[in-house]
Amino acid sequence: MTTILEVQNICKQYNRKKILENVSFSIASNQIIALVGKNGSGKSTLLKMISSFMKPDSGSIVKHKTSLKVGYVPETTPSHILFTPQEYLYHMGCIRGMAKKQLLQKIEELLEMFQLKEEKNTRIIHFSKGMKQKVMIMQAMLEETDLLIMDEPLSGLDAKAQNDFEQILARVRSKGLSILLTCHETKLLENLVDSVLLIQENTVIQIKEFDSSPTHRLIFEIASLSLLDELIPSMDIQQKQLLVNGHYEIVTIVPAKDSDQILLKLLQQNASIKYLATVHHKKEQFSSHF
Ligand SMILES: Nc1ncnc2c1ncn2[C@@H]1O[C@H](COP(=O)(O)OP(=O)(O)OP(=O)(O)O)[C@@H](O)[C@H]1O
Repeated sequence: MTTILEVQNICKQYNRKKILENVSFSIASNQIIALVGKNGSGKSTLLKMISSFMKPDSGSIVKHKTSLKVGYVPETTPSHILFTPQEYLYHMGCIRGMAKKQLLQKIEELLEMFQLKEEKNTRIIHFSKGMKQKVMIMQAMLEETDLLIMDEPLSGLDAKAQNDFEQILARVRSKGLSILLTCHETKLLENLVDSVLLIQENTVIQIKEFDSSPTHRLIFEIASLSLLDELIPSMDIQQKQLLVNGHYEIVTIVPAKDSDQILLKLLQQNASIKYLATVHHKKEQFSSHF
């Protein structure tokens, strides 16, 4: 994973009221990140700064490539858009100075991707909330986009629209984009999100990071901890227990791709393997948090 954007020590106040203080984190390519926190904790403020609609009082937002393109999807959709999606997107593209041919081609691509081809001539005013939201995401993706910022994209969506939205997010990520969104619905988090950032006491802490690569839980018994020195860098040791026989029982998580090599080395150190199974990351880790 490559870092595409870094938030470095950002501070922000409104009327001398401290909202964010020394906020730092990074966004990697092809990741969905959820930003959570209480009402009024500063989520929208942070999204606006990353989208360059607002400046921090201090600190910086560093883009790791100069051409990094951030698309912003607002929380509310204008309620009375008299255009069809085709007309609206064309209009938005023209405002941004896109070439006509390229714009029309992109609109076709997006209508296909968001399954709105049949409705391309229906006025947006007649759309459901979920469909309006699709159009808002499409406008943010008109130009080549690396990072999509979405403020409360699930608010007001019914269960079916939420489910459709999950599929849209997965489709957007499969095109190589990263997504930073604010949300309250843990159901969505559980299914899709790679990383969760929490705003608490004016700062941001990372409460979960999911490595999508498969891992194994491995439990083994070994005579001495010093025999593990060479293996420790490739292990996430979760528990060590001294047994009555003077040996240690170790519970660890290891990358699945390294399992065979680790097992071989453990057997060479006369370790006894007690358990090995695949870890189903997302559900397992989330259940302990939400
Ligand atoms: N332009 C502004 N001027 C003064 N205060 C503001 C301004 N914008 C936001 N605030 C205040 O800053 C705090 C953070 O607001 P923000 O909208 O970023 O929070 P949030 O976490 O997105 O909230 P919510 O979950 O309710 O949408 C709130 O107390 C809000 O009232």
